[in-house]
Amino acid sequence: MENSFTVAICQMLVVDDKAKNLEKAEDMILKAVKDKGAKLVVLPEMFNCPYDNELFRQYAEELPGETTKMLSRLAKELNVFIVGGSIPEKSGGKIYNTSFVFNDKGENVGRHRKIHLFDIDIKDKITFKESDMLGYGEDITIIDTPFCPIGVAICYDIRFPELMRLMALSGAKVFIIPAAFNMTTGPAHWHQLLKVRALDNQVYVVAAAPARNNNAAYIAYGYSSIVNPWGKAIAEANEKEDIICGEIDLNYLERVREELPLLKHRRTDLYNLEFRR
Ligand SMILES: NC(=O)CCC(=O)C(=O)O
Repeated sequence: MENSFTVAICQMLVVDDKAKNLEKAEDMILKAVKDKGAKLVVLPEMFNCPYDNELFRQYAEELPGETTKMLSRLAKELNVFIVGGSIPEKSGGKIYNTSFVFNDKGENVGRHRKIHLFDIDIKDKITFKESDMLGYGEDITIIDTPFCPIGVAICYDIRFPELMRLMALSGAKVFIIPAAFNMTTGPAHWHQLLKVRALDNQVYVVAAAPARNNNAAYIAYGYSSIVNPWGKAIAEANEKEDIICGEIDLNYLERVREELPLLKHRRTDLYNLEFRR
């Protein structure tokens, strides 16, 4: 296991044209690796498709599809791990919001289908009902990498502390969160959620958002961030397209856990959390 490695987030502008989104993703992944030395590259939620129920079916792919083939090829050519944000995945007649993970040989080593679907109705602000179009994921996703185990969850999933805690208790040291918060909940909750999940679980949180597209039906907030186990944002984008990088230092993570042993101090004689399957 390596004790420190560079992670990059490609905060790309997603447009209503799959080919252009794939071109942009490829270009940014290349830059993240060649210019910034990233060993693990992360893309945003729905990076090949506007975040729009009306478009998910049209953009959806069965596996292997053009998007996953591209991610696999790049991971192999560049010798890096890629967490491919998420895409609309077509499977068994349903569409899922799915993140595919590729290792440095281009092999698909993980898949997370969003577990908690984003069904909200904030009066006069934002209404969205993912469950009208998307199926529910059924698995908690922890992936072994040569760096450390990583937990993958998508956007709204981060609001559920039980899920995050189970990922930490299963050994995940880094939470990768492809996401697309919006202009109502983003300014209100995004930064706090990333920090509190990192603090609670004493992990790195790597949260990848798309750049803000003011022409889109759903306007994403942006502000991709990497937060360390002390709750400090070590890299943060603004609303514009950008590649941000941070060092995941597992020695530092262990130091935080030794000095402030939260995970050891849990009173599991009084309460417990368990996987149901
Ligand atoms: N794509 C999403 O899941 C959006 C989640 C979000 O904005 C939130 O407030 O939660």
